[in-house]
Amino acid sequence: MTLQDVLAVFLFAIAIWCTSYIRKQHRLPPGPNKISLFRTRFKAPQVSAEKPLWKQYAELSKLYGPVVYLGLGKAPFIVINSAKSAVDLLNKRSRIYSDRQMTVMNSELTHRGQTVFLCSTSNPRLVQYQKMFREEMGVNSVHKHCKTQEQEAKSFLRNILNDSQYYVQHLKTVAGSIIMKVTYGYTVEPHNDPMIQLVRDWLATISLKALPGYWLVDSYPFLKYVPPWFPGTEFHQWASEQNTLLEKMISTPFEWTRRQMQHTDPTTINSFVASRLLAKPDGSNDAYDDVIRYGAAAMYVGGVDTAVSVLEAFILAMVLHPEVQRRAQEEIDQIVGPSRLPEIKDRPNMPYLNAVLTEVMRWSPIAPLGNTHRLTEDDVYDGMFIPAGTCIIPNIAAMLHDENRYPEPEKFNPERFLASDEVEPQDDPRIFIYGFGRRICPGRHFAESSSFALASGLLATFNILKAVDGEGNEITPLVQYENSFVSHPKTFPCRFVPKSEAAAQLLTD
Ligand code: HEM
Repeated sequence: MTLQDVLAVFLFAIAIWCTSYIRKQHRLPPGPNKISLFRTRFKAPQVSAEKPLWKQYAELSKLYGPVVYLGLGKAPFIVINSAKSAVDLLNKRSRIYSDRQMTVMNSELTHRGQTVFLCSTSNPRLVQYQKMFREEMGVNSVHKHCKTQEQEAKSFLRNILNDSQYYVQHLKTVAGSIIMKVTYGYTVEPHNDPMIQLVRDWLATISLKALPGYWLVDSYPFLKYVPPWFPGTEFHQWASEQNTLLEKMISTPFEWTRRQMQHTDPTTINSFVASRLLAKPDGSNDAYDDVIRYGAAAMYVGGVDTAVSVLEAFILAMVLHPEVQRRAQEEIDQIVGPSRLPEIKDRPNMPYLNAVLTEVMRWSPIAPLGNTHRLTEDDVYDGMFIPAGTCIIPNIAAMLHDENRYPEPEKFNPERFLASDEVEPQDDPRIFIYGFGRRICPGRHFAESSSFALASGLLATFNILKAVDGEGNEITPLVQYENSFVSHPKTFPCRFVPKSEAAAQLLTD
């Protein structure tokens, strides 16, 4: 044995000793001994139908503090319920808190691990995705999409004018149209669009079965070698369906754009996929196309449901708070005047409408539990030991309803974000709404301008009112949400009445 070998063994022993010393000195974060809240079939927390999961997690915080440990099997989970802890860990220590949980199902049996949302920090592709998104939707480039967002918003308003009963359907159509146009240059068909259907088919499979740890094979990896014909191996079938649907969703619109580029002057096709393909370096291989294909699909998956959720919550807030609606309409009338629709460039001149949209996203959290992060190295925080491999669930909704930060959190009150002589505005919730650290939502600037285009257009042209029943009584909607990953208010009826002849005329021009 050389001196170098001895030194290596010595350093290794010291490293082991240090780790076990740290473990002994610091305890794991506090948490319930037995998890009765969740059906722990394997190790992932499950969604309870009765109460939103974020509220259940927030209640745990009253007992255990802001960082709660859930000993749910081999991969421990912690839930972070306070903004301070989320910023301390997920933002300030982002280098080690930004991975995703790599399960056998995601990384070996399906290609889900290649999608942007589940891509590991150790996969070099993540950096390529992030660069691509920065170039396409970063703060300096996002304005190139404004025209598309405004045009599609106008079609949406026309649909509302013609048939407002199905406003949720119109919201889904416009959210899909904006993203498909920007991403692929593709114009969505008003009904039963085949490309949209492909995404819906795939999204329909994102149920509990997609949660890390749902399948036994995630806990016992050797099961992956059991042949598919063997009883009890439904996971093989699920994996194969996933791969088929994912491949169709990712490739079909991508190939459509590629075909368009062969038939048209490619430089006139103004879309994310076309511009990436045009910029393709000579000699690059299929891996380059793959980054574009998966990146493009992530724009749809990340951008459509969230946009629908914001607008549904906005409409609900307007129905419930006519005085807020009136004030925002007055601001729009003053800045824009009667002869045109609002444009995204008007946004900085409309502080009240901006405060309304900010409050919508605080009051009705869009992605209540964000996306789960994973810690890659042992860490100590506030005297607590957090082992490498821990999965971290940021309870964004709890942060947005923290009464110390946002007094009377259930109250819809845009004033909280407006400065006055007496009071400072409350914290901008965008520091948590879009997630954290290296994994912060790359579509956030795009989302802001889409929401503004749709919301300002609605208020410029319509009064959004309570529905009335057969006897002429107004129906006041309840503030209730579907219990899903992207949160949606439960569908409620309402009326969209054109503000004036002139306002309706703006939509027919
Ligand atoms: C109001 C609208 C939106 C909200 C509230 C929202 C929220 C979020 C949140 C909470 C995350 C998880 C971040 C984390 O892991 O910490 C996320 C990730 C992501 N979002 Fe958004 N998002 C919105 C709109 C969009 C749009 C319009 C796009 C694309 C056009 C988009 C694309 C993505 C992508 C690709 C990721 C994955 C990032 C990664 O894992 O590295 N999102 N978003």
